[in-house]
Amino acid sequence: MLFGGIEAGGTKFVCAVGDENGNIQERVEFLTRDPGDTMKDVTEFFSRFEVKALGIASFGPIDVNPASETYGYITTTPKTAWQHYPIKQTMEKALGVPAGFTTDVNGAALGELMLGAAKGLDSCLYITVGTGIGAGAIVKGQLLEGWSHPEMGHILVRRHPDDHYEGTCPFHHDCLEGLAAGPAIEARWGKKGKDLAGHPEVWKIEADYLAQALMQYILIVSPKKIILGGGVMHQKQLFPLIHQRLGELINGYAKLPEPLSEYITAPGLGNDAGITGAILLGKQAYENTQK
Ligand SMILES: Nc1ncnc2c1ncn2[C@@H]1O[C@H](COP(=O)(O)OP(=O)(O)OP(=O)(O)O)[C@@H](O)[C@H]1O
Ligand SMILES: [Zn+2]
Repeated sequence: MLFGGIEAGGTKFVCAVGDENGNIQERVEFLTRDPGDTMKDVTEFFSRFEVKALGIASFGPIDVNPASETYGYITTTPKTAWQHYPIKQTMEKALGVPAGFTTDVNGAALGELMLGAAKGLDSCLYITVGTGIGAGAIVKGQLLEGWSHPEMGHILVRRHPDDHYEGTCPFHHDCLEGLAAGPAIEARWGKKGKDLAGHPEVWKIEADYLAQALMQYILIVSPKKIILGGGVMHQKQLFPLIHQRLGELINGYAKLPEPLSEYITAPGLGNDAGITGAILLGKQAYENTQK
C-alpha cells in the first residue's frame, strides 16, 4: 500500500511516496514558486502513483484546528502568494484521497519518533534551528496541537550579558528566533554561521539561548528525546556546549535522562525526517477513514 508525503517548505517542496512503514520509494523536490505552478508539479508527481492517502507537513503558520473554517489552510505567511491558501483541500480534490495535515516540524517529530532517533519512544521534541526556529512535539504518541500548533521558536529568553544585538524577529525583536536563528547569527556577527565555525564566542552565546529554550521545553513538556536539526545545527560543536549549559541552568533541580549526549541529539533520519513523517501522516489519514 502506498502513501504520499509532502514536506512543504518556503524554499522547496519535497514530495515522496512510501509504504506503510514509512520507507521512501520515490522522492522529488520542486522549488517553491506561486501556489499554481508549485501545486501543478506536485499533483503531476503523485498522479503517477496509486496513493491511498497523503500527509502534508507544511511551513506556517497553518490552521490545524479541525473546528475552524480555515482548517487546512496556510494562513498569515509572509509569502504573500501563499496567504490563506487551502493546501489540504486542494490536494484532496486533485488526487481524490484524504490528506493529513500538520506543521513541518511536527512531521519531522513524527518521522523521528517512528523511524529515527526517538524510535521506540512515545514522546519527542523536534527543533529546527534554521532561517527560523520551530519545534514540533509528540506526547503520548499524539502530535501536540491544540487551539493551534505550538510556536516554540518565539518564546522569550534571558539576554546573554555579552549580547547587545537587538534581534531579528519583526514581532518580538529578541525572542528565541530573533536572537538565535541563522539570520540573527549573521546579523550579530556580520558573517554567515557557516563561516564562523572557528569563533567560540559565537557558539557560546548560541548554546546559551538554545539551552535556555530546551530547559523551558523540558520543564513544560517532559519529552523523552530531543532532536535538534536545521542548518545552524550543522555546527556540531553546539551539541556539547548545549549539554553543558543546560546542565548548569537546570542546576540539579530536575532529573534528566542521562547521558545528555543521547537525550539531545541530531536527527536519526538526517534530511528525511520531515518527508518520512509526512508519509506516515498520510498513513494515519488513511487509517482514520477506516475507523
Ligand atoms: N553549516 C552551517 N553553519 C551555521 N549556520 C548554517 C549552516 N548552514 C546553514 N546555516 C544557516 O541556517 C539557515 C538556513 O537554515 P536551513 O538550512 O535549515 O534552511 P531553511 O529550511 O530555510 O530553514 P527553516 O527550517 O527555518 O525553514 C541560514 O540562516 C544559514 O545561514
Ligand atoms: Zn518572535
